[in-house]
Amino acid sequence: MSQIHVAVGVIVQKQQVFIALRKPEQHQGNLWEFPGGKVEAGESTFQALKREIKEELAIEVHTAKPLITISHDYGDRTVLLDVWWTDAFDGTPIGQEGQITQWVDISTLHQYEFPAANKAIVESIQQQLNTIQAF
Ligand SMILES: Nc1nc2c([nH]c(=O)n2[C@H]2C[C@H](O)[C@@H](COP(=O)(O)OP(=O)(O)OP(=O)(O)O)O2)c(=O)[nH]1
Ligand SMILES: [Mg+2]
Repeated sequence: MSQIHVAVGVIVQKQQVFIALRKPEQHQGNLWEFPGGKVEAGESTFQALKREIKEELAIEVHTAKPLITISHDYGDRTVLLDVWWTDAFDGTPIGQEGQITQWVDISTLHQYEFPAANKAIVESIQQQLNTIQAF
């Protein structure tokens, strides 16, 4: 079965990260996500990230750095999540598709229900925060 390549953005401001609730009818619906979406043919992952974040939140990502890549088999589909960390963006994120969104403290991320593939993302975000704070 083919893998669905997804560009995912961990949008950080101070010690908070922006999350959105997936719609009930979406794959992995009613679970929280880091905004993003499918990489289209002919697009780089970073281009896809910028496009998806603009479409979903109306902010402009300037730079981002790769955080972690996760391949996960949900049974009905396999996803390759290409996760990027960004704190360099213009604008205030506002859901453009009627999705519920919020800024949450990174230290409380484990309290939210995410798709199974996201466990490794949450761990990686907390590690990254610890690394930054060590300086
Ligand atoms: N955006 C995002 N997708 C995730 C996360 N975790 C996770 O397993 N996924 C999965 C769910 C979906 O199968 C896939 C993302 O596809 P999607 O349906 O949101 O893609 P899209 O934004 O292009 O949406 P659509 O227009 O096709 O509905 O990745 C996450 O944190 N963020
Ligand atoms: Mg999406």
